Amino acid sequence: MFGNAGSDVTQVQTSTRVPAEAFRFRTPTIETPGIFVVIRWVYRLVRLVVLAPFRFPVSVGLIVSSAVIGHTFGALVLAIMWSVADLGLLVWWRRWPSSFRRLVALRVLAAWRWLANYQRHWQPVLVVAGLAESYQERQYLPRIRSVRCTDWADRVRVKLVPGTKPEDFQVRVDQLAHGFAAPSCRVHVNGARDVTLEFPRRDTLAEPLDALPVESPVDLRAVPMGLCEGGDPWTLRLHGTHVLTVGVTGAGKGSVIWSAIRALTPAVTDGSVQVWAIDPKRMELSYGRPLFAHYADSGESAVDLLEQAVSRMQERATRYAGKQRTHVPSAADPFIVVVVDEVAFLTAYHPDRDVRRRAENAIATLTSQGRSVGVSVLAALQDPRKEVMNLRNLFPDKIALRLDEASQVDMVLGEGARERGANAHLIDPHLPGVGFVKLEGSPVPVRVRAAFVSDDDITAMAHEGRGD
Ligand SMILES: Nc1ncnc2c1ncn2[C@@H]1O[C@H](COP(=O)(O)OP(=O)(O)OP(=O)(O)O)[C@@H](O)[C@H]1O
Repeated sequence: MFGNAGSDVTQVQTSTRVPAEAFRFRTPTIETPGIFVVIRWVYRLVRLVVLAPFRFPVSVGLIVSSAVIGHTFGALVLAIMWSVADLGLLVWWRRWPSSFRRLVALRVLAAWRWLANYQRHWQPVLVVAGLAESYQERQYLPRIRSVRCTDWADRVRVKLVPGTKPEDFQVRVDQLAHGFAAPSCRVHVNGARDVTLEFPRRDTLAEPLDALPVESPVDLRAVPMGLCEGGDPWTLRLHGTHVLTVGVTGAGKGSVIWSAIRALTPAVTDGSVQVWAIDPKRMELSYGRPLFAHYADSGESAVDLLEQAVSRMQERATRYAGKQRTHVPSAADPFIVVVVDEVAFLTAYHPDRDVRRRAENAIATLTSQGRSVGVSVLAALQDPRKEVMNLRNLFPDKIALRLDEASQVDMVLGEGARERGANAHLIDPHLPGVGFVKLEGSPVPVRVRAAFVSDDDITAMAHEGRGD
């Protein structure tokens, strides 16, 4: 049984000395006496029971009152009371669905999501993602303060472990999104040691948006463009800034440009705004030609247009010098928006070096000096790399539609944008017009969708802009 003459296995006598065997030091294991384990469990149970009425007042109230009624009046009375309550909820849901949703459905959903998703997976996800801290062999986890549900997302408010920072979460949004089975995750900082993790449950931007109604008078600091993921309108500032929209071919740059032009139509009609358009592809902007004060579709004419805008800008600057510090749009001094579709055609792809140089100089002059005298540039670009467009930093506001590579996200939206959840390289190709922007006052990029302005809409706008 033990010996096997034919076997290849070498049997080593236990008494044989193993040469050069290394010493191994093991940390001594001291087993916790069972009584301490039991005490800890009892303590946890008591704490849960004592804190439950404060943490879940409605649920605890319902359970306790049901038990009291059932015990005092019997099961039949309890069943009748519950049926009446259910009927009341049904009537509430049918008659006042939005208040029912806000006050009942979303709260119940939040409790369920807290229990079934976040509380259940919190420790493993955070430990594996590297968000648990260890100190003197104890593990410290950030704590869930609350879970709230909106129509489209779960908002998990978290108390950070002292000594950690919100960026620790921001750089792990991918792990958190996958860990809690959400399509994405964004981190909002509320205050000291207080962050909110936003996990979308569905894509509110999945359906295309029709062209938005045109508002008059036009607010040049908040031009309606489309919708933010959270349901708020997406507005874009045009006066006093320059905007660069970047996206691969078919990403929907046209819808961004046309949504902006559409919103300007009443001001174009009354003469307080002029749109100067450069359309190298001759497909995108030519449809709305009557709306434009100037239009160019070749390299030379585009450069002439840009240099004319520079002269107009400089003339204004000379006139304003010492008298006026800001521009107020009027028919005499209209706000000029220079729209450039595929700006790289002028700055990188045009075969004539002189055209490229002049275009680059003119765009650099307009973007660096035009803000305060009422000249803005709204440009579209496919490839954001420096070799193609080294002027992108002169555009204070940028929009990242679908991009080719992850590395391009930070090129467009600034360092750290991708870490904060702006996954523009992962935008579904079937969602043109979807992109990420940074709104004023917040470093967290917001997912948006531009409204789609159809050819018919453009024709109608062109009639209106011409005053037909
Ligand atoms: N906001 C939008 N909503 C729905 N569909 C859109 C939207 N924007 C664009 N599309 C659709 O996607 C197609 C491509 O859009 P668009 O031409 O604007 O892309 P682009 O980024 O300008 O591409 P290119 O650089 O090749 O011109 C359009 O023909 C249109 O059908």
